[in-house]
Amino acid sequence: MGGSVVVGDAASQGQGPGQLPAERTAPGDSDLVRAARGLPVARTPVWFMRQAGRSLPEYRALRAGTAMLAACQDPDLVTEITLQPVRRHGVDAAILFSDIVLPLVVAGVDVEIKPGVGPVIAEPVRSVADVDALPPLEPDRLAFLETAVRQLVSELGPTPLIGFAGAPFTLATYLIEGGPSKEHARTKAFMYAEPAAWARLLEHLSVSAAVFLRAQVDAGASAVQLFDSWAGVLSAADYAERVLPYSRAVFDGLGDRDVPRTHFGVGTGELLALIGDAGADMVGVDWRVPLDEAARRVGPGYSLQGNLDPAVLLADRETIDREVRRIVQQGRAARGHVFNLGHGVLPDTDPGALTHVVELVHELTTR
Ligand SMILES: Cc1c2[nH]c(c1CCC(=O)O)Cc1[nH]c(c(CCC(=O)O)c1C)Cc1[nH]c(c(CCC(=O)O)c1C)Cc1[nH]c(c(CCC(=O)O)c1C)C2
Repeated sequence: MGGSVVVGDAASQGQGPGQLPAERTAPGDSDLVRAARGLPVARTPVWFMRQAGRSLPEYRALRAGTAMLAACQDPDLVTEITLQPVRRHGVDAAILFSDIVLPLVVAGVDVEIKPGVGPVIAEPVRSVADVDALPPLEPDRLAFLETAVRQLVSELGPTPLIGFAGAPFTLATYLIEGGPSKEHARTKAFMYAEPAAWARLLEHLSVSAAVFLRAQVDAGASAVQLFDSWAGVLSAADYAERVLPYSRAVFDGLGDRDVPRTHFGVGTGELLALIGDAGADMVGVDWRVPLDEAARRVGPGYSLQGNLDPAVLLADRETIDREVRRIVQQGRAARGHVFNLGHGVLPDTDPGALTHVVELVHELTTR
């Protein structure tokens, strides 16, 4: 039955529906990790991109008076905010409360996250000299991150913690544009006009992403996700030649660390055959491509994560339930399926809708 099959020996051990087999107490043997590797699971695991923050009132209360990037560097705040959605929704994984620009900030780049806007770079990268002036990320500046991850792993028990980083291309869009953008035209212009500087920039960003991921895994994260959110603006040919090698370098930088690797981007329908090729175990898919079709495009060696349209959570329960059922069904075409949204939780989302989706996915997939 595709990826969502019962653990072979669970029934013979007499466990009831909804119960995890007794021996499954290590995060490294959780349903999330197993599904990402295409191994049998007790039920389809669920988590939500941007589950921490955004729609939770307890998050807004805790964050009041603390700037986003300061919060990301406070181990106790990071721990508490990361745990909030796990407690409230019963999701099958925590994702570290951080941001893709944090490695830049820690390295000393002048970045601010403006409320309602997103990351803004004081001095955008526009030349070879700007690329060469970027400070490297020194691993010894990540002690706060290691403390947060250790605290989290001890609080989370059997629930896995997902570590993450922004992929070189998506980070490059912020550095070059100076902030969020829709078309990423300056980024593409730089990529075409300055191929040598582009290569140096993406190389620099792949090294810092790998440093950032290694710190999280070495402190105890059980899985990693590389967010190349905006890669979907590229043609397959440009992606393959000018971006993919640097994302692959990030995964390669994990060496033999034994954690499953997820690679995600938005609007990547035309890139799906390439995205897994960067060294992923699981490919994250947005809502535009049904998971059975996505399974054909990525090929047999990958699990899939996704792909409920976050906007569906703003609709009525009947619509939500219909879409969840469809995605659970289509996800069976993949060797393993982790239920998620096709992109991050929208700020207006009713937290109750998220809890409901977790319960429904578990109910539909528990054998
Ligand atoms: C809560 C939050 C975050 N980042 C930002 C916020 C809002 C700021 C606030 O609350 O003040 C600014 C913040 N940071 C960013 C944006 C997007 C801006 C844009 O549209 O370009 C915003 C508003 C940049 C960013 N940041 C991130 C991505 C990749 C995922 C995606 O595509 O959504 C990207 C592109 C990753 C990210 N960012 C964050 C997480 C936390 C863990 C989680 O619950 O998932 C993660 C995984 C946390």
